Amino acid sequence: MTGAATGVIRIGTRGSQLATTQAQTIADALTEAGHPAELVIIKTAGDASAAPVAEIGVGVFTTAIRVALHNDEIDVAVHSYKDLPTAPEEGLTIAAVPPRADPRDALVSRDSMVLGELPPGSTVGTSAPRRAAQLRALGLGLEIRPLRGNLDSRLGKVASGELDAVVVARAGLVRIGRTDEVTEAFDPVVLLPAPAQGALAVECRSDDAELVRTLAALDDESTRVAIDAERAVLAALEAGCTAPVGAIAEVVESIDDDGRIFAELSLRAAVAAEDGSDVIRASRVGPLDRAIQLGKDLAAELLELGAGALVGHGSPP
Ligand SMILES: NCc1[nH]cc(CCC(=O)O)c1CC(=O)O
Repeated sequence: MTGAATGVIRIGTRGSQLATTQAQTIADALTEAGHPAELVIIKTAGDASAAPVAEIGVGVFTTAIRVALHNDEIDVAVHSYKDLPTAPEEGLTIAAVPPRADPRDALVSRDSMVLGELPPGSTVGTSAPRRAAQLRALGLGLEIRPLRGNLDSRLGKVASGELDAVVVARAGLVRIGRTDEVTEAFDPVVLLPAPAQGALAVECRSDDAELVRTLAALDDESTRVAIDAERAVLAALEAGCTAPVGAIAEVVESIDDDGRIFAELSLRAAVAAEDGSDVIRASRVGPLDRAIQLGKDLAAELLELGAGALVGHGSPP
């Protein structure tokens, strides 16, 4: 199943500090469980280009890693789950979804100003259409500027004074040990995170049955059902990871008519017009074993409310 002669599990990852840190946590967990593992760095199209992700396309961070997995150059791929296209990849299985980190978006600003303290005209860097659209919709008169590159260079634009603030995934800052630079973590009511933000996907070849079983030990059921629901919204809207779609699901405790406590899945989603002129929101709660259906139902509700026009389907008849 593994690195042929040596028996060491080869884990493929991008070379950024964020990606290697994430992959190393999986390598450590496997090694600790008696399955020695090592990292193999793979260069992806997303690393080679500084163009906005919306221009270079879906899968820029993940395609090259999946090719290496298909070609048996690596045994396991560790992806930021939100970077994966929603379509399943034939021959590959997401064998584990480890416990999720904080899914919220975070503001890093000069002089530690929170969003509401940034004066109109302040420049805020983000390239995610979802973040740009939701920030514009707040009507604060902020100037949204494009932003790409690794986390370090993004944060550097605030430190150098080039931008007043940037918005990035809080989980990324936590993973690279720079949580203390977060000025504000956005409540999802203000800024709904990307589907699967803060979660990892641990993938291997479907026919590698022994490895599928080994990796399953790293799976977190609550995270998996939440991600299933969030990504079902995205898939049903036929929108990709660069679409102005936010979604977050959480396992919550509810009480039935007999006073019995049980777990349910709470799902919220939003679709925003890129210019911030409109945000359509909806939410619902449902059983854990119907996570994907919950996401589909919520997407149907969003489409009924007019979301199609905002994700580029044109207006309904
Ligand atoms: N699109 C790039 C990307 N993919 C995953 C993360 C952060 C970690 C995560 O969300 O799991 C980031 C950076 C960011 O959005 O700021």
